[in-house]
Parts: sequence; C-alpha cells; structure tokens
Amino acid sequence: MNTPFLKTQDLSKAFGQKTSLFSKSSSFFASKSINIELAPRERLGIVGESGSGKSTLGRLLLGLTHPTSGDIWFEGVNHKDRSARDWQQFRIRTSLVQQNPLSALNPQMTIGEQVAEGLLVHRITNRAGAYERAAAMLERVGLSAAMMSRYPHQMSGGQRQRVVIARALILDPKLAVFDEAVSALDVSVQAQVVALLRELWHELDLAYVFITHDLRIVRHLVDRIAVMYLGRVVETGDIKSVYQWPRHPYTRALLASVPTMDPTVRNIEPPIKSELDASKVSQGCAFRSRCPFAVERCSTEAPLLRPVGGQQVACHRAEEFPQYIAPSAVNLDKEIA
Ligand SMILES: Nc1ncnc2c1ncn2[C@@H]1O[C@H](COP(=O)(O)OP(=O)(O)OP(=O)(O)O)[C@@H](O)[C@H]1O
Repeated sequence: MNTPFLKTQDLSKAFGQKTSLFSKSSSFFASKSINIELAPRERLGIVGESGSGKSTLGRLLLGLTHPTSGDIWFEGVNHKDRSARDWQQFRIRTSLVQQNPLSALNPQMTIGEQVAEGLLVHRITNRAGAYERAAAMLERVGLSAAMMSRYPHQMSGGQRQRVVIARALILDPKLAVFDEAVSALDVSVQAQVVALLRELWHELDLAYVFITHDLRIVRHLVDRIAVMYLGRVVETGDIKSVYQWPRHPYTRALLASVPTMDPTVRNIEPPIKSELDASKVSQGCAFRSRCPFAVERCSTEAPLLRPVGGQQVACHRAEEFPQYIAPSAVNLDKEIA
C-alpha cells in the first residue's frame, strides 16, 4: 500500500462559542471535513481571509491541537496510533514558523542558545556540536555567526524572522508549517525572506504548508493551493491553474482584490457582500450570504468539492464562470520554479 507522507481525512475541529451573556454557548467548526494530501517536498499554500481557519488547520497538522473528529497520517502513521516515542520523532520531523518573531523568541536567551536548543533538548549532539551547527545554520539563513551572542531586541524584524526560520530548520524537519511567516515584515524585507525560503526549499528535503492571507506572496512559494472559507476548503488545485482560471466565486473575488500596478487591468468580478460571519452558516453553502451568484439550491444543499477543470471546487455553479486570469498570474510561469 502507498503510505501517504501527509494526509487528512474528514478532519474537523469545533470550538465552543459564547454568543452573549444571556444566551447559551454554541459550537462552531473552525475546520470542517478537511481532506488534504501532501507528498514529500511538496509545497501547499493555504489562503483565506482572517478567521477562515487557516491557523487551526496548521496546528492540527502539527499535532498542536486535537481534532474533534477525523484522521491525520504523517509518514504513514495515524495520529491516534502514535506512541510517546513516535510523538518525539514527530516533533523532530515537523516544525512551525509563526507570524510574530518577537513573541516567538525568548528575550532572555541569546540567539545562539535559541537556535541550538532543539539539538540539545532532543539530545542530537553535545554542546560544542550544537554551537557549531547553530552558527552554520545562522549563516545559512543569511546572518553572521557573530550574532550567536546577541539578544532578540538587538536585531531588526527581518533578522529575527531569519532566526526563527533557522531555529525551525535546525533539526532538518521533513514538514514545516509557515503561518503568516512573512506577513508582519516590511515589503522589501518580505521579498528577501521569500527569496530565502525559496532557496532553502531547493536545498532541503522539506515539504511545507504556507499559510497566508496574501495572494501576492503565496504564488512565489507553492506548487498547490487550498482556499479556505469558514473552516472549509472551497477550492484546491495546482497554483497555476487556480490563478489562471479560478472556479469558485470566493477565489475569484480574492484574486480580483489583489492590487496591481497595471492601469489597464480592471476588476471584472462583482464584489462579494458584507463580512465573514460564522453565525450565518447553517445549511447549504457557507458562502451563499456573500455570493453574488447564489441561487435557491445554494441555501438548501451544501456543495461538496468536486473536479471542475483541473481543480476541485465546492460550488454548484462552478462550470458557469468564464475564464478570469488574475492580474497577479502574469509571469507565473517564470516565478514558479
Ligand atoms: N482556541 C480557540 N478557542 C476558540 N475559538 C478559536 C480558537 N482558535 C481559533 N478560534 C476561532 O476559530 C476561527 C478560525 O481561527 P483561525 O485562527 O484558525 O483563522 P485564520 O484563518 O488563521 O485567521 P487569522 O489569519 O486571523 O489568524 C476563528 O473564528 C477563531 O476566533
């Protein structure tokens, strides 16, 4: 049997939600029936607006939060069957990079100590070996080994994010989740960190999930993309085919909202309505209250992901929308390499 590197089946996570002081609490799904698969060295982007459940999915994949239902396999092992030893191996072979490097780093430890820590905690090498590997890793992410003795407050935001990346990759993980890993950085620093991640991926035996709300950035960094809306994947496919013919109205609206410098490009997509509101989801399509194309069927029957063009799309009307090449898809061929 083919053992999946990373696979989820009907993965769901519900949280309790207190609606008001006077009403009972209810629960809602931050992730709902997620089915994704990743091969070794594959790069998957997860996009969607704030609150769509991207971080929750990332945390589920890394075993940092427990699913309410469903399964996750990593390197062929189901999360429910992992022994304590398997969990330790899982922690070595997976890694998380979060948005805010300042809160991710300990202000009282030197950069060297923080980058080397994993090697010592997991007893992979002795102190001298850990020091040497941490210094080499810092150089690998574009910092100088002389920074080993500095503290986080003595570095710029971009340097701190490089430190966080060095710390995440020091154990040579096979799977990383980058959760808004460049979102808090200035645009010019962002471009440098994106270039670094691309370089590192070419050198390492690493698959990753890149979580972001930024559709400008993700296209430079992934092979496939999954678009999330209120905890569900509504469209997924190869990055090029999604950007060159998005089939779900939500994906189309997201891509149409990416700013472009080209004055000849006009937004032809009708805008989506109002704000994301989890309380409006009961039956039918979760997106229908905001969808300019919703019909009667959308309020009674929840659309399931199904093949449309080269993608999987959860929309009853997916075949009806004409090709819309997102302005941000220009030069995509050159950029994805
Ligand atoms: N521990 C928690 N307890 C209760 N609700 C939570 C918890 N974590 C997340 N949520 C809720 O789950 C939903 C999805 O949150 P999540 O952080 O996964 O979304 P996101 O797409 O990553 O958003 P953002 O980009 O703002 O981080 C949100 O409504 C959030 O408030």
